Amino acid sequence: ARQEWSMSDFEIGRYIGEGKFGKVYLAREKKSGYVVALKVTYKAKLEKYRFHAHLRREIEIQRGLDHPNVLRLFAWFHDEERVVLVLEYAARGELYKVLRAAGRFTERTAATYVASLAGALAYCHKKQVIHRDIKPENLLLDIEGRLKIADFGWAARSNAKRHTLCGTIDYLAPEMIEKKAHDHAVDNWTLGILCYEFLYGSPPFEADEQDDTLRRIVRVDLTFPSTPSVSSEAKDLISKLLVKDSSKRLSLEDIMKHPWIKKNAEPSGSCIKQKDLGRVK
Ligand SMILES: CC[C@@H](NC(=O)c1cc2[nH]nc(NC(=O)c3ccc(N4CCN(C)CC4)cc3)c2s1)c1ccccc1
Repeated sequence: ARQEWSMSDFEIGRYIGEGKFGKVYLAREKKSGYVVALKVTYKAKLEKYRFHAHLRREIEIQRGLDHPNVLRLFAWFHDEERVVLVLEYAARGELYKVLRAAGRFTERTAATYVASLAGALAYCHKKQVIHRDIKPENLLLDIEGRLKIADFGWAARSNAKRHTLCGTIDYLAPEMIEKKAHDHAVDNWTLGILCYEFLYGSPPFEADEQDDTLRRIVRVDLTFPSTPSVSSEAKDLISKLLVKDSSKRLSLEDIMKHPWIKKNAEPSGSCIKQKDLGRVK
């Protein structure tokens, strides 16, 4: 039977992050000593924002997923005032902070993360799940520097319709902006955006005004700066993902077979140098 967990089963550690509807704490399960991340959402907040369905969907979607590049949801529980998700702990934190600190990634690191994402998304799509909100803020790194997709709050079963454009618009596919029915190919588009951002340090359609970004997206106004110098294979992959007609985007399987990925991606999914392994501040 499902073990009934409660807060008293855990030693609560430091606060490690937060999103719109919850805070994440480092915690250790007392009996096993297992370190986890507890994502705590206050019910009062759920009431206020009519958020139950959203959280319920996050739980049932993430609970059914088991993939090395998808952050595990081990369990969940609630008490009078909170709903708590017991999540896998990703000890190297948010990928976007590592990207900002590094400025941009090497082709080896970028290809490794794109391959990990393609593998995770292929797995999700096979389970009829579209994440729909893949962006650096939702990507975490575990102790070995392996990528983990987190926060399935906006995930949905395939061919769902979500019409609220929320958060950063840089990653939105044209069909999302034009409010057409969207399928899992939106995640393929986003993979193209992320690959570009990993290599150049910022997303391809960035502009000062939101309207300009939206215009550049729907026009697929893609340009490759001359610096930093990026291989033509990488540009080839990006150009085959940032395609307006979603049916013409490279499939996740074809991404995994692309020459740039074959040549550069680390099979282990980890790119950190051995010397860094022991050092997690
Ligand atoms: C992705 C957003 C989502 N987050 C989760 O679900 C999250 C689940 C989960 N598991 N492990 C995490 N780890 C961290 O957040 C973390 C952050 C910084 C760290 N370091 C700082 C830099 N230092 C050099 C290394 C250690 C280490 C771990 C997170 S976040 C979310 C959504 C809604 C509300 C709250 C959180």
